[in-house]
Amino acid sequence: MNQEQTTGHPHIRPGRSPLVERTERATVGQTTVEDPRISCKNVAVYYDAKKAISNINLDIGRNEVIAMIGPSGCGKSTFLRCLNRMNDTIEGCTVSGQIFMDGKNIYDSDVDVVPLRAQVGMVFQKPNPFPKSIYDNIAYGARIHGLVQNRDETDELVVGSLKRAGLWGEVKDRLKMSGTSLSGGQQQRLCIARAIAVNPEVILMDEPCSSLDPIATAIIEELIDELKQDYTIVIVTHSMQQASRISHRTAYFYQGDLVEVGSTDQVFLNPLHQLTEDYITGRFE
Ligand SMILES: Nc1ncnc2c1ncn2[C@@H]1O[C@H](COP(=O)(O)OP(=O)(O)OP(=O)(O)O)[C@@H](O)[C@H]1O
Repeated sequence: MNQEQTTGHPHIRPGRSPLVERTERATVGQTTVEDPRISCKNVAVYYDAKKAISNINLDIGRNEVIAMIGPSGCGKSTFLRCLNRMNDTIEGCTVSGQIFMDGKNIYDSDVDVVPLRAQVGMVFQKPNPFPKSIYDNIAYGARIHGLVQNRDETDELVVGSLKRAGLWGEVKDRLKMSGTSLSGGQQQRLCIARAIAVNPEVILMDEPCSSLDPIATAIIEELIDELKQDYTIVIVTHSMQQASRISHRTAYFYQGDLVEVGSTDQVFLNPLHQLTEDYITGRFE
């Protein structure tokens, strides 16, 4: 008996009941959540005439850690950059659809991207501290956003953000040293502290551990576990082990489609879609 006969759909594994009527490559699984922090409706991105992602419908919950996985070039980073309009900075890039945060479409023409990018902070693959002191790496954004009025308030914010990012103990005696003098793992925590300092609601992380050793990676993963109490975290990772260690839900992208999303346990242990199973069992890259 072939799969089509047992499931009515060529890509749904036999014995799994599809949750909705699907056409090929429509997303399967749990795309909606109650009271979402972010709600994406029909999001598509083109680089000039080339489609990078399309038809992405996905809710992201409050205090949720959601992992984006999938083979290279499938559109994970492109999707991530939609969430704080970083794609706006790429020439030739066009985004369509709607992304609601707390009921407001962030693509509405009256949205100011400067506060949006503080509200939705981003941590990149390669740590990118400013070539400034450790102190100023944190203080800079807070001053620009008018979050601190005087030196005492700035000191308090710098100390609090470094503590929150688990870096205070290691840098408290060298706040005047350049952020770039820290180790890679420390630099990445400095970048997380910098994002936290401007009061985000959401933190986007694009492969934040890919340049780090296993010990620095474990420290960042512990940090993510603590930060989820206060923030929504969307993380792109190439490591399925990392996704399964840290995330509540996992979204699997393939060739620009969001193929499947569900609880991380379900996606890894009981994938609904054949393409997801092929990926997590290593049948293709
Ligand atoms: N700035 C850009 N200009 C043109 N095309 C781009 C740009 N950025 C990404 N793309 C294309 O969009 C598609 C999705 O790329 P994206 O970087 O989002 O994938 P990804 O899943 O994050 O890949 P990786 O895991 O390798 O980082 C790819 O075909 C890529 O070549």
